[in-house]
Amino acid sequence: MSKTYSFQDVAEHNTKKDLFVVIHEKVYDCTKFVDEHPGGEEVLLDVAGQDATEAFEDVGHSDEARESLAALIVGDLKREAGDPVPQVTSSSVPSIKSSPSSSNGGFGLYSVVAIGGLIAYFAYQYIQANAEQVQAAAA
Ligand code: HEM
Repeated sequence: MSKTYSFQDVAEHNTKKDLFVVIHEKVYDCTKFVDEHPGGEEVLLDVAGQDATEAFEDVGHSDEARESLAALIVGDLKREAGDPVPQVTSSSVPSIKSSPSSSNGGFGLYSVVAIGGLIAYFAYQYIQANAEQVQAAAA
């Protein structure tokens, strides 16, 4: 029977010489693997003693990488209330950004043109008035 770890148990194994991670509710001992990891030791140290599901999935590991997980498994995670929960879907699924409706976009464009036109008109008036003053002074 495989051992069951609480999140607290896993959190204690958070150094390079004793490195556990949680991926999909399973606990893996990566202590011996950390030096062999093709993605480098730094990324594993970043998630040492934590839930690495999101980080693991974000990389898009190959089937081969998933198979090598089997050799590292030490038990199951027993989640308790208050434990952090991985949010795998949030980062792998791009968020749908609402695009401005065509009427809004159109209105925005018209206002820019209208305001630009007004500014140009007043600037022209101002320059004309100045030019008249200069002429009047010169006369
Ligand atoms: C603990 C179990 C893990 C195993 C067994 C594992 C295994 C592997 C393997 C075999 C590769 C080579 C490429 C592939 O086959 O996909 C790889 C690459 C990589 N891994 Fe992991 N990995 C693990 C965890 C992690 C975690 C938690 C992260 C991120 C925090 C990570 C980040 C990376 C990165 C950045 C690469 C390099 C990808 C590239 O250069 O294209 N790995 N890993």
